[in-house]
Amino acid sequence: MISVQHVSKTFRSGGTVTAALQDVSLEVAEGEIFGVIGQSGAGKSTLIRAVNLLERPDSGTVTVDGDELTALAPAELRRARRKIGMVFQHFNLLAGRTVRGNVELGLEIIGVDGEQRRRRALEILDLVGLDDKAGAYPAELSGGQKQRVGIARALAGNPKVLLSDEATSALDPETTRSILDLVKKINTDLGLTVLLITHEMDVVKRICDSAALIEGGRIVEQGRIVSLISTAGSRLAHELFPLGDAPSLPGDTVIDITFSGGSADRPVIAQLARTYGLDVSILGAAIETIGGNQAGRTRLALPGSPAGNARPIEDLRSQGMLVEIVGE
Ligand SMILES: Nc1ncnc2c1ncn2[C@@H]1O[C@H](COP(=O)(O)OP(=O)(O)OP(=O)(O)O)[C@@H](O)[C@H]1O
Repeated sequence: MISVQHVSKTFRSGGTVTAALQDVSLEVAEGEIFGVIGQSGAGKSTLIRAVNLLERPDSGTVTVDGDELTALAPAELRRARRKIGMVFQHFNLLAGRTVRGNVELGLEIIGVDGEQRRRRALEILDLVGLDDKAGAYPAELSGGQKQRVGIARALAGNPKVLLSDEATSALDPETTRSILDLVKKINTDLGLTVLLITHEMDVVKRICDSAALIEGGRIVEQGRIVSLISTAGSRLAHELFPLGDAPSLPGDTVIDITFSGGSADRPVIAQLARTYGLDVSILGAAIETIGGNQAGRTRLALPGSPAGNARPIEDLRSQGMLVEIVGE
């Protein structure tokens, strides 16, 4: 649904040259929620703004729902952009317009008639749980309610794609969860494809099907979360299940076992201890529900060297678990 291919963008201001995006490629499948995570200055905003050409790349192509935006003339680009809704960190609502007026804005610009606009705005406000606030002004709303208006405004024109630029960064944790749940509901109910940027792993954990890690303007890793979890050395997987640095335990083998799907429910550690007569110590564990499934990472110390523990480690791997030796 969204294809970004070899996109680069360099800013020049004063004597400073910043390569904000360097040969970035991303594929977002129809109907998925794709999260781009990175630290401040990594290039997230530039990337999401490049997807609807608010920021035109210096090179590379951006295709959304079959339209290669980077190849379109201005009038065609305006039409193609109607398939893309966007929500912003600071909501960007017009203070002088009511909630309904804000939601109707995009429809007004493209010439939808008054009654139709009103009906559509009320329908969408109902969807985001704000039907009782249609006549209120932004100043009378909480942050979470303002973001619901932002989402309603983005959805009013029936887009196929929703871009979310740090939509929950200005909200407290509980409101963040409710907004993320709303984004998930919209994704499920309307089949909307969502591309979001965030600096918070919790956002990725809660709603994303796929994720990419961006650093210094480059994508260093991307994929479906379920695949990343079982990829040895995946940095995203490590950040999803943080266990910290592995301790050095002379005489022991320290392993991280990543569980996902069915293996999360099996008494793996007890079995290991029983089958091999091992005195297993649990050093840490991080368990999450990702995409509705339990997944996680457990750090264990097994007595003896890695060579001496080859059989139990192989046994775990043959059961479909990812086992990484992280210390000895
Ligand atoms: N209009 C601009 N002019 C000059 N430099 C810019 C411009 N926009 C972004 N940059 C620079 O490009 C780099 C990437 O910025 P960007 O805003 O995309 O990062 P980000 O990951 O979204 O960061 P944050 O999370 O802090 O918003 C930064 O070094 C930034 O200073």
